[in-house]
Amino acid sequence: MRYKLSAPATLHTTIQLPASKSISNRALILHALAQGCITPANLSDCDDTRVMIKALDGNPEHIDILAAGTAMRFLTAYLSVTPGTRVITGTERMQQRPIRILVDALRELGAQIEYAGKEGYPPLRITGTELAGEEITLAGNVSSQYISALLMIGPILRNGLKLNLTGEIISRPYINLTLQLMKEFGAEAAWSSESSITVRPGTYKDIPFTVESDWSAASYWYQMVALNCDNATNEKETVKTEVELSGLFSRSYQGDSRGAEIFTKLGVRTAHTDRGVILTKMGSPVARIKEDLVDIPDLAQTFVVTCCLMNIPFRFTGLQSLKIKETDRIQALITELHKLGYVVKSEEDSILIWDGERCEPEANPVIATYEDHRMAMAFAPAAMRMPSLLIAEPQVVSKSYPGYWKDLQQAGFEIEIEE
Ligand SMILES: O=C(O)C1=C[C@@H](OP(=O)(O)O)[C@@H](O)[C@H](O)C1
Ligand SMILES: C=C(OP(=O)(O)O)C(=O)O
Repeated sequence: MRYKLSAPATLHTTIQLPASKSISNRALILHALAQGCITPANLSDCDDTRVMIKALDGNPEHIDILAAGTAMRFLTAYLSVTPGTRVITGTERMQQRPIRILVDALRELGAQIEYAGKEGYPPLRITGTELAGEEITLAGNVSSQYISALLMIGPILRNGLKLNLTGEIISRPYINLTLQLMKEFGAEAAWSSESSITVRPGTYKDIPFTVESDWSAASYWYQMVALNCDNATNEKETVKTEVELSGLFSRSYQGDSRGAEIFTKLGVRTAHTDRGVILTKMGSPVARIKEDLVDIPDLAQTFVVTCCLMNIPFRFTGLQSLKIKETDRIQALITELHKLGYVVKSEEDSILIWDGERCEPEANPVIATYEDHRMAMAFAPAAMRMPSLLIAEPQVVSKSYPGYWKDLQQAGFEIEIEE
């Protein structure tokens, strides 16, 4: 199946964003470790959170987390300290996403984990046992999810846990998000140096907790505002581009809230209200842009697609984790942007560059999505500049934002289904 998209001339809408899957999945693990009775409120209804809820409910022996990286990594640590033997698996792609660094770290703490398929990758057979906390060293430059997974079980280890991280630490705001939520659930955990974290032994509290809206999902609305060529910019016009996103907070612990600051360079103003944010267009965008995205890898597709379509040459660094996400996002971006007439290049598997080079665009491009929700969501706003854009396998958005297409329709997009 594919969707043919036609964008509205002007955007003027209010969107209730989905809840953050990163916060939902942390809150569910912390709630389970607290043996809590107060279920976290406003949990995401996305696939990645549904699989987490299912895995934690009723003690299943076989757990399939589909494509959810957070669920795979967080549950691997959680099951290592939870009595019983279980097999945890996921999609074909999940079976290609590495997990050895986390498994080695847990084994060093005494965990009983076997590879049920290929060494170094899911599926895993895990027998829960009591782990003795101690000091361990692991790579911080592959996925922060390994670190978050270990941190969350830290307080229930006999002696707590000290993690020493080697290499350049990627996705650091996600580690800080974990530490913040752990503190809210009553744990004592903090950075003890630039590259080490100490977690004291203790117990988690059962607390009422409400999940915030998702700043990563917000980025596609920023993108639409940036790309919208609305002509109503003079004072006489009444309808100007304005998108209100509810449930977002300026002091969010979600690292992707930094997207708002980068979007000011692309001509989008953010006004904070007590309900969320209001996005409007402002000034002229920059002529070219350079950003290190190592803290916010999930926004790479958003910025790469936006800048090409706005004709803003770019150099985005810090993208070393993109190759092991839902797909190889470096390659996927290069291939799909080529269809639209943009020659994007990569360097050292961690940098994406566009110097303005163009190629002949395909007459009727169909954007392939590679089972990656963010390919679909980041390319859909391109319909604002490319009439009748086609997005293949649009249902992939359910991984983090099941209501995405409905929200686009609410904003005035027309969607034609082609089988
Ligand atoms: O901890 C989290 O919630 C996440 C961490 C990031 O992964 P990496 O740490 O693997 O970059 C991010 O890409 C993912 O979508 C969510
Ligand atoms: C990388 C992502 O998710 P995960 O690693 O949790 O599967 C994402 O949502 O962009």
